[in-house]
Amino acid sequence: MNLPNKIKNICCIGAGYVGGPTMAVIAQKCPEIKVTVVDINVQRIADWNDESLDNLPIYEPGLKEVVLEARGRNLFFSTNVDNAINEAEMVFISVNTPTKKYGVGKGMAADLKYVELCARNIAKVSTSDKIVVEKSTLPVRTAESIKTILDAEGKDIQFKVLSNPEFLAEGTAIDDLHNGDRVLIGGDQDEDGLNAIQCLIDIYSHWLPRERIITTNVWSSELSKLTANAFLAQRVSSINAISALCEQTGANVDEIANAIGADSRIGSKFLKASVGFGGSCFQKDILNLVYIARSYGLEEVADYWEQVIKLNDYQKRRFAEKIVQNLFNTVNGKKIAILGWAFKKDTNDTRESAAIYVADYLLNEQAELVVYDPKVKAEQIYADLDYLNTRSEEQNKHLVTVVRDAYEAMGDTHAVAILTEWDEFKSYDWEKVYNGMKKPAFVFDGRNIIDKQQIEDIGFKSYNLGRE
Ligand SMILES: NC(=O)c1ccc[n+]([C@@H]2O[C@H](COP(=O)([O-])OP(=O)(O)OC[C@H]3O[C@@H](n4cnc5c(N)ncnc54)[C@H](O)[C@@H]3O)[C@@H](O)[C@H]2O)c1
Ligand SMILES: O=c1ccn([C@@H]2O[C@H](COP(=O)(O)OP(=O)(O)O[C@H]3O[C@H](CO)[C@@H](O)[C@H](O)[C@H]3O)[C@@H](O)[C@H]2O)c(=O)[nH]1
Repeated sequence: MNLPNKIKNICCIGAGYVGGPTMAVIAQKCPEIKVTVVDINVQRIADWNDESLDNLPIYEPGLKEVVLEARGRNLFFSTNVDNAINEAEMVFISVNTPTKKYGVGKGMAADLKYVELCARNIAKVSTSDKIVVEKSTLPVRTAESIKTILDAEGKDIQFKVLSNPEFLAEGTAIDDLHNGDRVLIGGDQDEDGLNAIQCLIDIYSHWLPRERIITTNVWSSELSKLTANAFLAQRVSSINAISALCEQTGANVDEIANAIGADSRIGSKFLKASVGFGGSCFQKDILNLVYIARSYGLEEVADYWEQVIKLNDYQKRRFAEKIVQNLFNTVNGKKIAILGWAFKKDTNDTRESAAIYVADYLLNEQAELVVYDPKVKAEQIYADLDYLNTRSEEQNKHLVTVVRDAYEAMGDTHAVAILTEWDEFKSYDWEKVYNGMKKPAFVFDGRNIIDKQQIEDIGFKSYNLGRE
């Protein structure tokens, strides 16, 4: 392959939750490399370029500061996709890979149309050799298809495909990127492959110790990403399963998490019982893993991992049912405050958030909802509900109010449901909230963040996950 010793120009296709922060950090840490992030979404690029850093399309602690440092110096956001690809020696594909909504594999397989379009575009516009990096989460063996598409133009240029899955979690993306447990690079083990791997190692070595950069063959790297998410989600479903048993037996799930997490073989992280995991990754990636296993005829393997999703659906439904049961088996016409709409704290992302499903359940029971989230916009909340197609847009508008003040949300309600673990919820004046609510006043804590004793002393009736 004909590439300079050191990469000088990077293009990233996809300016989303991964492409934006990841490239901002690469640009910050490698000031001698020009990094251009491109997207077909004109508004998204305009938002990345907005003078006011408060209008960035993604809310992520610490992101503003990184963008401020690098943007305009060696970090650029552009809609000129073809130009940025052609200028670069290394092209990251960081586009969305959602669950397929049509045809074969509907509801299970990853939809690779955006990735394929990128590969075709790279093949079409390139006039020099390039390293193409899979940053998106992809089914194992996708690199084979990408390589076939890249080579099909029959030009006299070479492409090398690497797999470099991203492990950042939203809400902690910048910290994860600055100080990640590991970076994974998969590539061919031939001379060109090893050289390409080295080019990417050189980039990450600007700030990460070499021992944290793991290299493997391409297929291990692709499959490691799906496996990591499956293991993480499995832990959440495991503790959520135990939370249901705790409620029947007098055990306390937080005490159990603490007790089992102290065993270093188990570890203390990812044992927080919740209303259910959300986010754009866990469900999509496990469904994809299940689909892949079934496509190889591995039914038992597929069933095993599918159970993680089923348990998560059960947990969301169980939480919503508890609300209705506790409110004397009817929420018809009752006003309920929803605190938190994002799928976790410190992000404005609502994809697959448990809040959407709990809200939908309560709306089916004819409740009236008042929603407050510190970072999610009202349009997004309505769009999430409308997307489910359970009722008309007019009905959603009629039954759901979105407010910018938490006390306003909770005023005159029968119950408060906490669905995201935003820190600010812990410091509210719960006595004041209680005084403004209908009685009996209920708190349903889907994140176990409020001190149960404290609010019961105020007079609330409360339901927590995983305890009597
Ligand atoms: N969100 C996360 O926390 C996270 C973490 C690790 C890995 N991932 C994976 O990274 C990938 C991207 O996820 P995301 O959350 O950033 O998605 P996203 O939807 O936020 O961003 C993807 C972007 O790609 C753009 N795009 C799509 N097709 C394009 C094309 N042909 N040309 C140019 N731009 C195009 C879209 O307009 C969009 O802005 C997915 O495979 C996901 O599974 C996500
Ligand atoms: O103990 C826990 C931990 C998490 N969650 C929930 O699980 C979901 C996912 O949380 P988290 O994994 O922190 O956020 P994501 O941004 O979805 O990150 C996951 O998905 C990314 C996309 O693939 C990966 O890169 C990350 O490594 C992986 O953690 C959220 O709803 C959390 O509230 C719990 O309920 N209990």
